[in-house]
Amino acid sequence: MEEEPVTQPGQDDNGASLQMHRTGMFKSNTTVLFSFTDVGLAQILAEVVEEVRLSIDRDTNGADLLYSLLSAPWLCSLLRVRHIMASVRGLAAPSSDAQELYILLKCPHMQALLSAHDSVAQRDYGPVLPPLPDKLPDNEEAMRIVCLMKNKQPLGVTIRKNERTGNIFIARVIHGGLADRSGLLHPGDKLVEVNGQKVRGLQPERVIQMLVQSQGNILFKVIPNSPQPANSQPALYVRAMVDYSPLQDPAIPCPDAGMAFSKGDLLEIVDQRDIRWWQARKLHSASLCCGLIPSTNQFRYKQRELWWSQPYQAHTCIRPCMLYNFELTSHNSDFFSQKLGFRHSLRVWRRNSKRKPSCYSCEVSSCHNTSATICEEVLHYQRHIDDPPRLIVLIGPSGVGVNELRRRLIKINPNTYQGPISYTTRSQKMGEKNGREYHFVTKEVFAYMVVNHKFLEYGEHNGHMYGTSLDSVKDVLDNGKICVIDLEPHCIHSVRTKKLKPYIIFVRPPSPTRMRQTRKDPHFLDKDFEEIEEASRTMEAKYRQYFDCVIVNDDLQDSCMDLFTAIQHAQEEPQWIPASWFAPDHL
Ligand SMILES: Nc1ncnc2c1ncn2[C@@H]1O[C@H](COP(=O)(O)OP(=O)(O)OP(=O)(O)O)[C@@H](O)[C@H]1O
Repeated sequence: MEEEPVTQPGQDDNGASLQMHRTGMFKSNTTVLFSFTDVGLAQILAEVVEEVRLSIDRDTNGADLLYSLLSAPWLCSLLRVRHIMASVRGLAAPSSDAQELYILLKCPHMQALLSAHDSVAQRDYGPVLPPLPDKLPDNEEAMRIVCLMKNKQPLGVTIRKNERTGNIFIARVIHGGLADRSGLLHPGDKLVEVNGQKVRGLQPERVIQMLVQSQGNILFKVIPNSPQPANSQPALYVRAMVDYSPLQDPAIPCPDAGMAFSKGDLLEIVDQRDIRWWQARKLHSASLCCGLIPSTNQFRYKQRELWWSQPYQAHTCIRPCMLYNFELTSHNSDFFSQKLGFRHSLRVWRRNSKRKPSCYSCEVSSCHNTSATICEEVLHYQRHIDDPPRLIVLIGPSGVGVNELRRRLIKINPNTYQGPISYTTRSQKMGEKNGREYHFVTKEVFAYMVVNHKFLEYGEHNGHMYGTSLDSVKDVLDNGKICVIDLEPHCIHSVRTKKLKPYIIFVRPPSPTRMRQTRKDPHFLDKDFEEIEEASRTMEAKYRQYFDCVIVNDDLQDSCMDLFTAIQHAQEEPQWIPASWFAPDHL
């Protein structure tokens, strides 16, 4: 369609001029507006509106429609913005601010934002509420009517009843839920009606039922609570140390609002304002909505309750670890000399000797009762290139192949990976060199090291003591190599330090059937595979919160590759590690 020329007002008689303006605008706003120079657009628009108003007074056909269109605030705003933009563009030497503004407004994301704003602003939102009565009684409480459109997401409010007055209140608004995102319902708001039905005196369960059963829009009438202080605490990131199921927790105020989690899950705690129930969401979860979890206070309280409800048991910080007293055969003797860590040999011995355990050793680490904490604060850590490599710890049930994997890894790249040199009280054999196969020490020196907590793990074997010392591990790390050790899981605490920053890999067996097919070692008995699977399950159930990675040792080549990738990942990619490892006073 052709654009009509626009005449400046005042050139002709008033009526003719306005007529031309109107025609021009309806044909193409943009072109017309860019051609204005002297006269403000707002003034023209005002004149147009006035003209149309006069037409209405004269009962002109269609004029009322035109009037409402031209008086629309959005049109006025739009025209004003365009006018400004046109004048900015038309300036001979615009200021740098004007140029910057022009560039900003031309950005696609800014235009998209303005366009989104316009589409939202043009929409009508229902329901249309009745006008407020002119005279409100002085004692009338301000009432808020909130309409929420139910969708598949949880509404995200819990309610409580004042037993004395029968009033129903919103107890908490769950972060990320429908109510939270509406911004219209707040903790402490008094609920007066739900979908037109009065709720005072009803049981909270009944109100919840009404909410659950309602379809489409839910209309709340609430008396708003005084404004609540905003949640100013930053989010806290934690690793769950226990399994939790709200459905099995009789103390939770609303099981449906609870969030189940398992040991090892990474959680973002979004709200800690309630000292008993925190609001959290799982990291990497698709759901935005938080759930209630017990706070550390609440959890400790539950622990105490549980402790009192249980029959008395003597508690000790030393957890026995089963070591076995065997006769040394030549096969096993060789085994020790392979420097593969003493954990390995003890287990193979058990399988070979078929003897009952007859002695035990103790964990060296401090008394650390993990069951007393619900979670551990974690921070995102990216190892700096100059930081020592993280210690790699392999954990797995006896026979799963931990040592095989470790041995292969070191053999493939001895310049990068190394195991620590263990200490022993046995005598040095021909061809062995002190500090190469083992550090050979006297029983007295060994005992001194035990008393002074020098060992991460130690034990007795065939009358001789063997131990992996912290210093041997540090030696490897200080040489810039990646230290790879295997460890009994109950010794994990002895390596979880700021200095070592261990990355713990659990080696899980494949199914017993697969083990039968892949394990050619004649020492394996058929029942071993079931035992390994069972031991793996028990180990995982107890310690999985400490595992950074799990590798299933099915095909040996693939597992080696997985191990290699996991170690690279540990050293190079950002990881969640305990916040205590950042504390300056920690080891
Ligand atoms: N993926 C695999 N496929 C086939 N054989 C394997 C595999 N992994 C390990 N093996 C073999 O299984 C046997 C036991 O492995 P390994 O000694 O490494 O077990 P371990 O977990 O260290 O347990 P232990 O401490 O009791 O020795 C070895 O003969 C090893 O070669």
